[in-house]
Amino acid sequence: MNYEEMLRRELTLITPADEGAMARAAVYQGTLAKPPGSLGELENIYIRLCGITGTLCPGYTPCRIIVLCADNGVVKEGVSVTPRSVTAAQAVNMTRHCTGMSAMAHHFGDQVQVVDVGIADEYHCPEIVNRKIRPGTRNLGREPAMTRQETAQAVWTGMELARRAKAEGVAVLGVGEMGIGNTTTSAAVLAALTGLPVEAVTGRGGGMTDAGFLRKKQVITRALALHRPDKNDALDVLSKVGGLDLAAMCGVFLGAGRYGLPAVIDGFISVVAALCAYRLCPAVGDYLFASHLSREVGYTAAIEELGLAPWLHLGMRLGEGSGCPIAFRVLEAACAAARGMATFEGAAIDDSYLNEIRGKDCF
Ligand SMILES: Cc1cc2ncn([C@H]3O[C@H](COP(=O)(O)O)[C@@H](O)[C@H]3O)c2cc1C
Ligand SMILES: O=C(O)c1cccnc1
Repeated sequence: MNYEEMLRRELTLITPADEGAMARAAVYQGTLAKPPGSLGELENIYIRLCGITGTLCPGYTPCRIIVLCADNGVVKEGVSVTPRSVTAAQAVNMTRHCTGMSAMAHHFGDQVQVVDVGIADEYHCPEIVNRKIRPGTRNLGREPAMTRQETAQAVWTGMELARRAKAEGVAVLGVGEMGIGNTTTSAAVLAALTGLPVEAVTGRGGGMTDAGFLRKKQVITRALALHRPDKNDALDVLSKVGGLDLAAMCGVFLGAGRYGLPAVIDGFISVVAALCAYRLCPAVGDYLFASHLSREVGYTAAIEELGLAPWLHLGMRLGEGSGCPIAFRVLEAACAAARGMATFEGAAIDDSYLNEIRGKDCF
């Protein structure tokens, strides 16, 4: 199968959000009994959800976090203090609701789908969905992480997971990951896509000594010089300095656009995957929602490239999809307010007093 050809065909089918539905939603927001714009970002969220779903009554449940798990060959370069085995261990733990993300998701009743797209170590856990493309990537410090075909297959796999979510009645997606070494791949991909200096986009990930941090930046710098990824070709960038987790996450975001589902971005790795999706198909930007501001250096540059701003400033830097269960509640709040509030008319409030200030800088 030529995954890239299949992928390219799907990308042509992704359309921007419905402008008409968004215009109607904005008018409706204006009729609600509140000072115009006083629900701030919640109003914009509701309007965008209407544009994605083409209705003034968008669904917000069930929510599903798709967690793409894979190992990264670059850990051989000593870019993470954490041993590779933690990828498999945490993936299993996610199915038992005892990681940061999965404990919150379980508490709130959100679905968690843990998917193996490239875990290197053995494990036994039937709850993990097996979509392994290969057991970990090659060491990008020495050779391209993946072939182009493997990369396209991983992206395709992510799109398929989004398609399945839609078919199973999921209303909102979250995109998480588990993959030791993936803050290195994410920083490399972000530097390649934006041309920003490695220094500006590389953080300490899951924790790193000063010496290890220096080595991490050197490995990324060397890999970019060695492979010369084409910044205008996100598949090239992902295949040379990315990972199976990143590529499959990118595919889930693309699938959200393709199948009309809102998709919540988590932290640093998730936002870099979203940026790859956006570069492959800018229309997908309409389907993306930021959740929290990751403390990992580089997050801000990536979210700004997407033209989004994170809602929550909680000092988090965990990954896994941990921002998603919290962000789902924000989406729900936006819908609840729009659905439940009375209009000026229904609340018996004459809104003609607003004529004096409407459209002016009075708020
Ligand atoms: C126990 C543990 C749980 C985690 N859950 C997410 N990550 C996070 O850390 C990893 C990336 O960091 P680096 O690039 O430094 O390896 C990813 O798996 C990410 O999800 C974790 C990391 C650890 C150690
Ligand atoms: O923001 C993230 O996603 C993140 C940051 C550090 C380590 N792992 C993940």
